Amino acid sequence: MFLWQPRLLLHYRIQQQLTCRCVHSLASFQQVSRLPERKWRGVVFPFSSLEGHLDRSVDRGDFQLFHPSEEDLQRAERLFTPSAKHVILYTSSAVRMDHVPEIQQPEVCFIGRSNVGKSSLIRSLFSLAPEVEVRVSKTPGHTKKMNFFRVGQAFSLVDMPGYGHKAPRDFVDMVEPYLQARENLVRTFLLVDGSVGPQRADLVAVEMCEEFGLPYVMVMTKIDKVRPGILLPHLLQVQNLIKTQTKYCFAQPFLVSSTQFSGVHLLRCFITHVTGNLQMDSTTS
Ligand SMILES: Nc1nc2c(ncn2[C@@H]2O[C@H](COP(=O)(O)OP(=O)(O)OP(=O)(O)O)[C@@H](O)[C@H]2O)c(=O)[nH]1
Ligand SMILES: [Mg+2]
Repeated sequence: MFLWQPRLLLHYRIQQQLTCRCVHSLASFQQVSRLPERKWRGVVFPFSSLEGHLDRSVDRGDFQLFHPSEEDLQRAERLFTPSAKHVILYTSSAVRMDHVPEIQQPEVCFIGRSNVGKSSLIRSLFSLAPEVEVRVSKTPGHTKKMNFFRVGQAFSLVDMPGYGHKAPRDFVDMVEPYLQARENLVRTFLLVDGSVGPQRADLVAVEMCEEFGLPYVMVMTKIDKVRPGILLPHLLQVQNLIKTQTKYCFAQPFLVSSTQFSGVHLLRCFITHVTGNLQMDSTTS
């Protein structure tokens, strides 16, 4: 027994290291808000870091329509923090509409080209619940099913297979029927890769959302990968697209980096708001 104890301890430590997914220091708004003001504003409101590079003629209003207070951001953080009474978990996967779970709560879903960063963004949204497993991969076409997650009794969230790479059939067969028929779907998040800007397949997705009359939001991902000089023209392209070709898209494009947590706290707060879980102080939408 005596001989085994150190080995057991070692085994236990190795197991712990394998199972423990540590929470990133920037994952929590509470932690981020302790940073110097300029730094935390840059993480929470990524547009603030770009603003200085913008031409004076560009209207900044559209980029800051949803501008929650610190209290709102803290409220949203509580919703994304699990507890014994508020469980956050993966519930099920579906490949057909008759397999999707019946849920009364509001639902949000994430769509976009394969590899744009949908699963990574969902993983970072759920980073305060590290036991929730969201699989990501650098190989496009990784997510093959509609994956459902539940956030307590508040709302559910769906990670979708991507379009544009090897998986057009999956998208047509499962995602389009879902988007058309899902009654509790309150907002669709259409992700566009910020490092390359909107592509042909993204324009097709915009047309589809318009045709279905879906309330949706455009989110630019991977903003850590490019300099402001590259990101800004892509952002302006998206803003122009929203202004000139959409009726159902929210006027403000969101900016996120799942690796640096930029824009993730703001998006948590927006999701909290659109699912009816935020009594707002000073926000508009
Ligand atoms: N630098 C950087 N890389 C990112 C970011 N988000 C995702 N990635 C990388 O992009 C690749 C694809 O990420 P996923 O989250 O699996 O993309 P997806 O949209 O879910 O892809 P499919 O499931 O194939 O449709 C992975 O290698 C990620 O690490 C980001 O914000 N910054
Ligand atoms: Mg995925």
